[in-house]
Amino acid sequence: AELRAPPDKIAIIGAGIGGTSAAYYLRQKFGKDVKIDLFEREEVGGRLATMMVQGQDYEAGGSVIHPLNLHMKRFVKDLGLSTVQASGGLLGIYNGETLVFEESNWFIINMIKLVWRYGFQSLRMHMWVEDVLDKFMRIYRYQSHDYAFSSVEKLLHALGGDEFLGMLNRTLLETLQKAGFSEKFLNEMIAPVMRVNYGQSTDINAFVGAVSLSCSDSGLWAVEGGNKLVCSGLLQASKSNLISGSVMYIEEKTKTKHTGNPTKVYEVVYQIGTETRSDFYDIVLVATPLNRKMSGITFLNFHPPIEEFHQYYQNIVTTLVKGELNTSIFSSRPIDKFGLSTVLTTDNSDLFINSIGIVSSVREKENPEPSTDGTYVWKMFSQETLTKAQIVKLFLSYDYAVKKPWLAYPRYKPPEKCPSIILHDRLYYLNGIECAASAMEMSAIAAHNAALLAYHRWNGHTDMIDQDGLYEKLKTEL
Ligand SMILES: Cc1cc2nc3c(=O)[nH]c(=O)nc-3n(C[C@H](O)[C@H](O)[C@H](O)COP(=O)(O)OP(=O)(O)OC[C@H]3O[C@@H](n4cnc5c(N)ncnc54)[C@H](O)[C@@H]3O)c2cc1C
Ligand SMILES: CC(C)=CCC/C(C)=C/CC/C(C)=C/CSC[C@H](N)C(=O)O
Repeated sequence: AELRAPPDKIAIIGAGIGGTSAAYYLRQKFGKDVKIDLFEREEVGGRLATMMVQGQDYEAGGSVIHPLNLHMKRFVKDLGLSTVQASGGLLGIYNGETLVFEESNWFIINMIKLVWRYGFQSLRMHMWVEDVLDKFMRIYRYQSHDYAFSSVEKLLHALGGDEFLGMLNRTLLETLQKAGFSEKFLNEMIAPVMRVNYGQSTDINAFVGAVSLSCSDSGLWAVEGGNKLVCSGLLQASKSNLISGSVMYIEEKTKTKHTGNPTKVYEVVYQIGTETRSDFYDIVLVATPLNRKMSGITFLNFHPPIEEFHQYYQNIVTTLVKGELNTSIFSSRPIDKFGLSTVLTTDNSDLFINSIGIVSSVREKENPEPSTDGTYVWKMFSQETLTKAQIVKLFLSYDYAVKKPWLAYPRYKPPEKCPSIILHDRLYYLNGIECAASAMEMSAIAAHNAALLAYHRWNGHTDMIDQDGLYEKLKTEL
């Protein structure tokens, strides 16, 4: 098909994994001449960030990546970064009174323990997740053939039809209950995984539930040096221009360009310190949740098809403590026989943490090493900021604690209606995909999709957008 002259300038708002991967894919599609400005008001990386404990950096936000997250894998390879295995170790589940499940060092013992307590439900759960992932993986094929979708719903429908899309409208609880899983298994095995990963209950939508359960697969990994290195790497590789400022307004205007023709452009008004500046762009991508507390962007002279406060984000606090855990809270066993490196919790309102686990610094290749005094660094997730009294309760002694509060991911409440990707003629929104599931890979998928969508709409390639029957159509193509 014939191509129109490429746009002069593109703006991306937000330099997290979504914004930086969008820069990378926009550069691939539109070529070397388009100027790409990437606005970031805080740090490059966004929700990928590290916190320092006694001279070592630890992941404070997005930390683990699934072995089948192909965009993240590709970025790491293309950028020449190295990977580390996400820390393993033994896991226990605490219900506020006792450990209802404890992993053993022996695979066979674990199998016997699981079958004894839950029958074959653990195996069936893995099969259910695998089935969802199988369909999910179709997106890579569609994107490698350059197909794009104009809504999150159309994208999910293309992966697995009505049934797959329907996962957004059902809770994980009702889906797994219908599939015959027992209350005991749901409370003791599934709920703790939802608490550690999304700080929520099994009332989240079934798709994000499956994404969360996929974190129990083996082979999870992270980027050596910190996951945020992917963002700075993509920014550099895409030859984009970072503007360290906060975008306040986006307004559509008509401008006479060098060709002499009046053209519709977006004026992006931003603040650097106390100074207000503005610039004009042919295409704008918003790569931050459009939520007043998280981005504060106002649209002038047009109303994007999106509610202003459409989605609440969950408060989660990451706390890192270097110290000696008070294992007697969880188990009557002597401290040197405790052996667990992660404790997840069941849904119990008396508990003030969602999870606690030993973590490796971003530089450690192998399992976490204790420091010379024998203590480890522990990571806790909680809904509220932990008080000193709560930390003292959890640790016999500690010498350092750091906390970071997040508006972490959407508060899931199916049925979910995802916000539009197309906010206006040439204005695109990436983070609507988080209403299906929030994860690094989801933002990268949204970024690739938005870059393809912007490219096809710019060139009038309507046949590459929202195609039906893609799975069947591509089955026979290499
Ligand atoms: C505690 C925690 C643990 C997590 N764990 C995992 C995990 O293990 N694995 C996983 O895959 N995912 C995990 N996630 C989710 C994952 O981190 C996010 O889904 C992903 O990082 C979102 O990336 P993003 O680029 O879409 O958004 P963000 O990272 O939020 O990026 C948006 C950027 O836009 C900037 N911005 C906002 N408004 C403006 C403005 N007006 N002007 C300029 N800049 C602006 C922000 O400062 C921010 O940097 C976790 C998240 C949290 C919080
Ligand atoms: C998108 C697909 C198919 C898979 C992504 C799976 C994945 C890695 C999801 C992450 C979910 C999430 C928000 C986890 C937060 S906590 C992570 C970890 N347990 C920690 O302790 O930091």
